[in-house]
Amino acid sequence: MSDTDVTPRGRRATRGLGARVATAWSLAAGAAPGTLVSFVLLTLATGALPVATALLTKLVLDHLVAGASLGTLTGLGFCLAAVGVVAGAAPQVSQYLRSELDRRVGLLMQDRLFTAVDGFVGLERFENPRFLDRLRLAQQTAGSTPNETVSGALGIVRAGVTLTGFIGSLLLLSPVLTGLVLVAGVPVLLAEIALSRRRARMVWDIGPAERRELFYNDLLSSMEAAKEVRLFGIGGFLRGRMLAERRTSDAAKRAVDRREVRAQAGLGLLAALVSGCGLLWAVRTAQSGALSAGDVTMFVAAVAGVQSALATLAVEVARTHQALLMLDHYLEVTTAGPDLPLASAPRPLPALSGGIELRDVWFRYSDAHPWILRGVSLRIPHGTALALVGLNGAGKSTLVKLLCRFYDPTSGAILWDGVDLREADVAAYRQRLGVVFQDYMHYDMTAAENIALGDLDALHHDERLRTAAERAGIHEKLASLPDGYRTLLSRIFFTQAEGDEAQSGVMLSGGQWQRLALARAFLREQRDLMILDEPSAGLDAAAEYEIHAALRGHRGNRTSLLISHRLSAVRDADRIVVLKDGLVAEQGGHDALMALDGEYARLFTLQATGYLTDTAPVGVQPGAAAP
Ligand SMILES: Nc1ncnc2c1ncn2[C@@H]1O[C@H](COP(=O)(O)OP(=O)(O)OP(=O)(O)O)[C@@H](O)[C@H]1O
Repeated sequence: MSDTDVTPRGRRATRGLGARVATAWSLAAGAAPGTLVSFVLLTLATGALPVATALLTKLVLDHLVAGASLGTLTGLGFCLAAVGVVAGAAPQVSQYLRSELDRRVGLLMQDRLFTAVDGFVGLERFENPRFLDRLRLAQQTAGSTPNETVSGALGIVRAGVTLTGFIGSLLLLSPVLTGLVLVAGVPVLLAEIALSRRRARMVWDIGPAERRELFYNDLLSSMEAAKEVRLFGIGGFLRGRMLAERRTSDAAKRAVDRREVRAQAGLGLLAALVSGCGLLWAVRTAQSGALSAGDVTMFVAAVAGVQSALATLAVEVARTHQALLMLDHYLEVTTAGPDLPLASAPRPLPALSGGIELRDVWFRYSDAHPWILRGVSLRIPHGTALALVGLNGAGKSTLVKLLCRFYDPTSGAILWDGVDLREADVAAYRQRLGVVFQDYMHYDMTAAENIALGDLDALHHDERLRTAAERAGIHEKLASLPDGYRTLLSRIFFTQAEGDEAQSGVMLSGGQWQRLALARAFLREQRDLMILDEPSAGLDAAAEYEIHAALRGHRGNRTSLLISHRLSAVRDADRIVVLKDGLVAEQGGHDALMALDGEYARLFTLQATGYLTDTAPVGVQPGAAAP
């Protein structure tokens, strides 16, 4: 994990303001150029409306007092009304354009964000809390930040146009007061910028609490957790924790809100003082005849206009500033670069012919974690079936993750026909693997999709899906479902069959899901290396026998790695490797290892005893116990 991934937002500005502004605008221009141009033009036009209204009002009043002709007055009144009509319609059109821009930019950014996330080839970033905080903020940001920036910038321009117009009018009446009003606006601007910085910092600080709140929220509303939550009666406990996290983030938000209220109240008082003085001056000057009634109206409108434009300007500057600070989270994720070193000129990886070698592999998940593998050296010759056994936590699944290149060895190397995995293209390498993970996925999709995810080319090839399902012993079950292979395997979504009443899908049993995961792997059986991490843990004894027979029968001369705690399932492997204390403790065929009378023989005998007697053998480790 690079340092940029974990640097708290606000401590270090990773990009210049100008670069962020340019990115925001180019995102908006790339997503919806036409909408952006319309939005910009309309916003600029509406900026001039208050000034036009004030000027026209002054003219009407002055012409009225001077006794102008009906035609002139009607013309002016007409213009005033027209400006009013435009002012009335502009907010709605502007709101629509803004929403449209939001949608289009949101879509583009979401696409780019998840393309970047999908591009992380390893797992480490998904285990880094700081990165996950950043990713969540990037997801939030993706919907709105460029538009906040665009609207903010336009708001600044619009406020600037209004301000310039009113300043012009005010300058004619009193340059001193104009300066005073403008100077009074400076603290507003500075305070708003400081507040926006504080708010962006607060959003980063409360990220972990908000993510924990979401976690408890999910536990309380997800199907997976519903059974335990109800059985153990822990709903109140989890709710309490969720609310505590919420209170923590609310407290931080409240503190910033209060600071904002205090600052704005003080600045409002200052503005009121300045405009009060100005009004007194205007009234006295009008009394002496130096100002007309129209001038006084114009003056009052101009002071209020300048102050409100200044306040708007400050708010828009702050909003844009905060949006740009938030954009950093998105940019950090989308420009984070690879999480594992990628070969600049990947070496081609032909089909396995020699074998896979782990050469003195040491591994720990991070510097803060203990060593899991401490110099594992192991060869898996092409065409052999290798079984990996060991107690819980011995590092078997870790070794599988290294073989999939989700992590790189901390030291040592994994070689595929002599090519270091780090020198090959990750995606091309993974094309050569078929894997059933211990914690395989249940996808809330149709049965066909659940299998086809193993190889999307098979999505519309029913025959391939059926063959894989038959081999995993799940075909008959899937065929008997209400909609066959097209049945939705979910109770959290409705099926989307056209013209039908919405119907909820069906659920499979644990063992049936496991067979489905196997079918997914069987779809990739032509791959060079088949890895099965506890493929039969959830199966009944008959099913387990059947699956292992199928695995043996279809293995051909392909290479396979099987992990299982049921030692009866691994005894037929060409070679059995016992992993212990991060090292290969023993290896060989079943008979040789039994003759060795070491760890394997001990575990095997324990399990065999468990099968043959009614009482469980003493000292059986949970991971080694027979079912
Ligand atoms: N993502 C991770 N981050 C940190 N430590 C981990 C991670 N995954 C596993 N570990 C640790 O690595 C050790 C080995 O875990 P691993 O899952 O490889 O064991 P295993 O041999 O597959 O165990 P089991 O038989 O229980 O499946 C364990 O002590 C575990 O706590």
